[in-house]
Amino acid sequence: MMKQVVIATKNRGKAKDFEAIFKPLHYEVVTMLDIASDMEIEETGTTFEENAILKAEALSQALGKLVIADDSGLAIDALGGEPGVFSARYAGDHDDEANIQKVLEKMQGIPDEERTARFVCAIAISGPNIETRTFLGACEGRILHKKRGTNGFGYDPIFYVPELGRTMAELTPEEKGAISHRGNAIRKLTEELPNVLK
Ligand SMILES: O=P(O)(O)OP(=O)(O)OP(=O)(O)OC[C@H]1O[C@@H](n2cnc3c(O)ncnc32)[C@H](O)[C@@H]1O
Ligand SMILES: [Mg+2]
Repeated sequence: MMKQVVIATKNRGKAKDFEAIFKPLHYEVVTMLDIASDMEIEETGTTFEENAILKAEALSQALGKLVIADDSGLAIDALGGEPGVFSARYAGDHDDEANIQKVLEKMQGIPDEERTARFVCAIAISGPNIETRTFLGACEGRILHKKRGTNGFGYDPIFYVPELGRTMAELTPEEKGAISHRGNAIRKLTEELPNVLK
């Protein structure tokens, strides 16, 4: 039987990202879309870490199992770090297209060299017999003036990765995982896993 990793997310795009990262490690990814789809976890924290902990602990307590959660978002320098922890609902609904349009409108007239931004991801791990821990990952890039690419989710089509000369939405899931905020946070977690689980 394949080992499973439970992720406290209902975001299909994130679930795919996690699959690309965990498949090579021989884990099957299970999310709240598969189990606990009726469970709502309020994200009342003011930081990515706080929200990741809320999600991981709520699902872990409900299932009595080890759970990983991800709270993440886009921080744009020219917008004072917005949309930040409000990334999912920046334009009101949980609507990727509307969120992108809001960012592009707010950034009209801002020159390329001032369009720096980063994706940030806090991963929390919680379980019946461990102390909850968090791991942070980031990925630096620039906000384009219009969308490029169709892979990924969220703000990926307007997030340009200078080192690769492509947007996040022009990367395969594996390429994204190798450089993304999510991949970087997960790599920190897996390095620490022996200490987390002891
Ligand atoms: O809370 P869960 O159920 O995990 O799903 P969510 O979409 O609400 O997730 P968050 O609360 O962490 O909000 C993260 C938002 O930040 C954006 N985001 C995070 N990671 C991203 C990525 O890798 N690519 C593009 N956008 C991303 C995207 O808009 C997400 O909806
Ligand atoms: Mg959320």
